[in-house]
Amino acid sequence: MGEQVHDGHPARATRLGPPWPRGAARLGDGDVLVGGVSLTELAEAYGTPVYVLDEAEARRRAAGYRTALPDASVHYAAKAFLCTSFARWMDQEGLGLDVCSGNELALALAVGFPAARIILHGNAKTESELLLAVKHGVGRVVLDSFPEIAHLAALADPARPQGVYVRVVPGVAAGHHAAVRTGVDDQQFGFALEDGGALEAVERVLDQPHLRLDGLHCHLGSQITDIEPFLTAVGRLVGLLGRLRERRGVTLPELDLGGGHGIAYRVGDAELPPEDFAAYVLPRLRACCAEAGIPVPRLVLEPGRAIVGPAGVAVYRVLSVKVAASGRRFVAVDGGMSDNPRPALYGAEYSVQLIGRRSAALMEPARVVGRHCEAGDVLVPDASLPADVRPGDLLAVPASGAYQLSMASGYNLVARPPLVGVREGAWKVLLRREALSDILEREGVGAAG
Ligand SMILES: Cc1ncc(COP(=O)(O)O)c(C=O)c1O
Ligand SMILES: N[C@@H](CCCC[NH3+])C(=O)O
Repeated sequence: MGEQVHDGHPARATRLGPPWPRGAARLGDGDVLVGGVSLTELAEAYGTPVYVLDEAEARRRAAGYRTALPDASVHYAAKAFLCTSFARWMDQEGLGLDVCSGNELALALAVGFPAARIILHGNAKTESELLLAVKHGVGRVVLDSFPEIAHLAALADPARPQGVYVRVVPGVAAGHHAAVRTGVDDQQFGFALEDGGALEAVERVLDQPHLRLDGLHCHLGSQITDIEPFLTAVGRLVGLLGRLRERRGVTLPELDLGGGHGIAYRVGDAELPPEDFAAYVLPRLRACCAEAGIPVPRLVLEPGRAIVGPAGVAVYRVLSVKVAASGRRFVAVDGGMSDNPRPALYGAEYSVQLIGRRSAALMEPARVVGRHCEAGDVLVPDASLPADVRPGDLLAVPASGAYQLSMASGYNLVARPPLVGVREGAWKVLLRREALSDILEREGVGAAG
């Protein structure tokens, strides 16, 4: 781990609230500390763009779920971001893991993540992914199609029935963009309640002796800031549990409501904290179960963004500033849609700050754009930055921990950025920057010079 004693001006330090990680502070010289480490120093040491991950913030958020919901089973959704260190942190915090590919599963197993606490998802799992899950004793496989029920049953070990959930589409629309709303019909995930598909799937699973049906699952969508859709989903899923009890006399012990809990990307944005699940979802679950005359299943949750999103900060360097004929000021940085495709994909909104120096200039509108060869490579369309922002300046984007590095691409062969973990004034490179040799190696070609 690198270490640092920062000699800024603590007396003039200002605490930064959400969307920054807890404890982040702006020093008198304009530098920002995250996890007690200077972002400017990390940018100097590792180049830009550089992603910074505050370990304490991620652990605090994971632990927050356990405290708010001590009887629930909480599985971190690895799709939001995964590396071996992060898998270890989640294990140490007592969370399970939700994975949705063979490689996510293999990475978790490689660091000894207990297979029994892993849930495998996917609307199109390969045979080798199912086999890997069965072989290592993955706790639950979430069944997503009729052929998969028979397929997994055939692969399962007769001596050790495979735990499964059936993914149900409850007909609830929620989430920040149509592309992430999976709780409604006419998308590729799960079995609909509406046309009886979910009931049929459950019946088929119950007829498979090598599968053990542990519960129902649903995932409504992502970046949901309102608890109401979850309450509606609880009512509908408990309705199905009640019918199952009547028809087949079965009682399912678990109910997985997926993830999707929203976070703040800008000052003042709403969040959906775990305390809201304790305050509203648990009582609704109890009430619905009482009405249906069934025992209350254990609540299972799969938050991804809400754990890792606020723990990440992206730091870029300004490469050019230009005023277009339209009069708009474009501030171009050395990253863009290759490390953060969310604005281009979903119109996602972020905040951005000049760091590393103080500016007395007036704040003026600016469009922060990336370096890729398309006009849609916009990171923050309507930012406000000092009028004197210039090439060489550093810009920081908080709330960058989720669905950025995990969705990063190699567009324009721009190397994927490094990730530096910070904690209590010390830091460690968790992922190094992608090198040209990594790119050439895939072709079996050595790097020149
Ligand atoms: C099945 C499932 N579970 C959990 C998640 C995690 O979602 P989020 O990161 O929004 O909490 C997702 C992605 O939205 C998902 O598809
Ligand atoms: N990538 C999406 C979230 C997808 C969630 C996966 N089910 C986003 O950034 O909002």
